[in-house]
Amino acid sequence: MTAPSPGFTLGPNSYGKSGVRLVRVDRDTPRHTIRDLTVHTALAGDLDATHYTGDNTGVLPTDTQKNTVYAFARDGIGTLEGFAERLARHFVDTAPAITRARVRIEEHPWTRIGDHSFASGEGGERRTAEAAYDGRDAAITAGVCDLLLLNTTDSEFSGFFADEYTTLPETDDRVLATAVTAAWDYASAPADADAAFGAARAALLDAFAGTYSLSLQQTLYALGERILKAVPEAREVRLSLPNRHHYLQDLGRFGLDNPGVVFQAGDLPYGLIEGAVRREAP
Ligand SMILES: O=c1[nH]c(=O)c2[nH]c(=O)[nH]c2[nH]1
Repeated sequence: MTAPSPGFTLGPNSYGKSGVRLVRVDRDTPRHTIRDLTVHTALAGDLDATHYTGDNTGVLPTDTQKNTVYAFARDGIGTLEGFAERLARHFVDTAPAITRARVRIEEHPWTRIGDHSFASGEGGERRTAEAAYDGRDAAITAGVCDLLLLNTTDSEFSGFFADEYTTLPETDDRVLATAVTAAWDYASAPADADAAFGAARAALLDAFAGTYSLSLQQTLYALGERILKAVPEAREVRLSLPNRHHYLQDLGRFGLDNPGVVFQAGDLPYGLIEGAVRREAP
């Protein structure tokens, strides 16, 4: 199908339902469990017609995509990665015009406070998973977002390039805080996705706590490398680390010293350190 006007053409496109909020209660025993997910779907394929002429023959409505998420949850969710993959495969394998599907999920944590009672861990860390399926291969990514970490010491930042606009003092002891977003691609599916996730998360925490940091960039590399070492199936880790600056307050104005005790937690702007760590081909 050609574009209505010569000289123009449709570029890359996808469509889906973002922010499908799904809560599933398992009430098979008196001790209930809940899963609280936000699911995002994105489909692509032979969709020129709807863009050029509004012929929707190939369009699986985003409303149907949302309904499918709820219907698939009826029989259980299982691992986040598995749920994302089941949905992605379904969209491509059943809708004739759809050739690629990407399903991204975040899980919102709840802490048990009783057999059927839970307290929200909202506002902090979420586990994430993504499946991208093209009718042949399913690429699976696992991760975390907004995992808040802080070291009160063992962090320096000095020796940086300075020009006429540089005012930042060098420091040999600072608070290092960040909200980790990390995603790792699997070259092959781990036998137990939950165990692999647990190993990756533990390695990440261990690396953050155990690395004497000369820059957040160095910490980023250490986190990525430790995840790859802990999870043999992981091929690449992408990390996004906002530098949650903590500014030492000058208490001299009040006749007080401040030996690294009182800080202002910074907001905006913040440094954003991003990068990927890859396993090299043997
Ligand atoms: O770890 C850091 N990396 C930087 O690139 C940077 N830049 C900055 O102002 N503070 C920091 N800290």
